[in-house]
Amino acid sequence: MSAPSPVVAPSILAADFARLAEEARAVEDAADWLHVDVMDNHFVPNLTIGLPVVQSLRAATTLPFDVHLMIEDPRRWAPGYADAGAYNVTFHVEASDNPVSLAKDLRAAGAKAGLAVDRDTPIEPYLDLLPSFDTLLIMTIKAGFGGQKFIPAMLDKVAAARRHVKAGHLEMRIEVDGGIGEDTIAQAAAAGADAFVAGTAVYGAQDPAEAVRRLRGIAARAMAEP
Ligand SMILES: O=C(CO)[C@@H](O)[C@H](O)COP(=O)(O)O
Ligand SMILES: [Fe+2]
Repeated sequence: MSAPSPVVAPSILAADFARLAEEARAVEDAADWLHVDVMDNHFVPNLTIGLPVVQSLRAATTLPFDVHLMIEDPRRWAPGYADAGAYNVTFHVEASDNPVSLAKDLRAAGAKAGLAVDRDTPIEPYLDLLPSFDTLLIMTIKAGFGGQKFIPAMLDKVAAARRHVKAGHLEMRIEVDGGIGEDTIAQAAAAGADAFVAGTAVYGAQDPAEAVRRLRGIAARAMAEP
């Protein structure tokens, strides 16, 4: 069976927030998803955008939204993002007391459900939850800020998740987020990731669309290797 094609999701955290619509459209023809980081200054010590901005931005681009909620009390807010038309809504396992129930609600609201695992959280206790989810987001930095350095040790979690997904014949994406660029994406793909968030590497580039294409090319080659 041939390897699935990689998903590349530029993170608008690294874009110009005064021109979000334009910045989203700049990658529209090249990207698979648009990654939207929602932070509440409680779960992480940073504050970004919330539901009203996501609702407005939804009308500005055709790209599927990959919403990454770095917030406390995701049960209160996550379904609103599904109702706003997000393709995938990811919340953190560290912030949720009943992740499976929230995943069900997100799916019922028409979105894919994503589970995120931060830098200091082991993956093993949560592997059995994966059948309830469509995406697993493994942080390759500490959640909260863009522009941080990729942590190679996180790839052990990616590999463990990939083994579990393979053994269970689960249909889901394993996504990595943080410090992904031309120098790190191949390692992440080789470890078993098949969806790649990139903020600085895309919006810090002269030509963001070209940066996305290059990242996808590198990931696809690494994923195709036996
Ligand atoms: O969730 C986060 C940060 O917490 C990310 O999505 C960052 O936006 C990734 O940015 P880069 O590390 O690619 O600059
Ligand atoms: Fe993110």
